[in-house]
Amino acid sequence: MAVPSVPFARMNGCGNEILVVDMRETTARVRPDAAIALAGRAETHFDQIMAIHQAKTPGTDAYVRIINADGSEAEACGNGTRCVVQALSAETGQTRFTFETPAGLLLAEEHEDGLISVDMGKPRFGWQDIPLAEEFRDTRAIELQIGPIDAPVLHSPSVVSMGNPHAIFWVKGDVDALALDRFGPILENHPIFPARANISIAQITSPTSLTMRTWERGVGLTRACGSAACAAAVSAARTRRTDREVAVTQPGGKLSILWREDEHVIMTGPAEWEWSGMLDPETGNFVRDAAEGREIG
Ligand SMILES: N[C@H](CCC[C@H](N)C(=O)O)C(=O)O
Repeated sequence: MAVPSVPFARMNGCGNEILVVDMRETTARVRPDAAIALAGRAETHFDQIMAIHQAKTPGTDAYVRIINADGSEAEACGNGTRCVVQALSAETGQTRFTFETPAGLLLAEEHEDGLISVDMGKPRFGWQDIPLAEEFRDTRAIELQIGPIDAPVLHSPSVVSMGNPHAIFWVKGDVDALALDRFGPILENHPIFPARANISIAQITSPTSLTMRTWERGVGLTRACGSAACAAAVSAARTRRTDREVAVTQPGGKLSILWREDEHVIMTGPAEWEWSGMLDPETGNFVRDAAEGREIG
């Protein structure tokens, strides 16, 4: 049996369950089978693995791969990025980071109060960018509905790419009243989304706030999703439902989202360390550290 060989930390960002895996000392990768095995155990159950690799490009601090609970890869993970920042700043004291991901560069900063901001880049609204399977000129509301044809339960979502694909359905009432566990899988895998999609329902609560829940692509229901919070805030501002700075409430906590005039989306929120250990990236075998140390390195 392979020996657990790389350090990891179990963390969360607003309740989004994250494993930060330190792959800087190895050329191996976290295998999809290892991810699925880790996701299947209660102790290590996670929404995303953030695998930190040696930087590939000068001027960047690390190369980060994002792996969903089903072993698939995601282009963005806001909550996980804050966890990576906290793990690395605890190790070195550095507070500003530039990460490279398969989807591009991410700039992040830890503030004095411990909150962390991530520049999630610019949203993309073109139907090919999201991507959608067919042309929609206006992605503020696309033709898509679920439920009885004459009385749909959810319809006309705003769609946007935050690096990864998102659909936001606007609802008038309580987001907890809808069976997202039932509609989520159908919408995630709907043929209109050739790369699947993260599915959220959002209720506007004021010109500066909204409440939402997310069914994540490759994961399922989560307690929070940073890129979905950005997607909802941007879509709310774009459809004149809110201002460009929005407080987003999810089951696991609050994020503040600012859609700057230069189009960049800045997400600010907490990250929390839970425990650490060693794992084998090939199999997912792991051991917990006996003493609860703070660093992952
Ligand atoms: N939890 C993440 C998003 C994961 C998105 C992933 N499920 C995908 O396949 O795009 C976040 O905080 O942004």
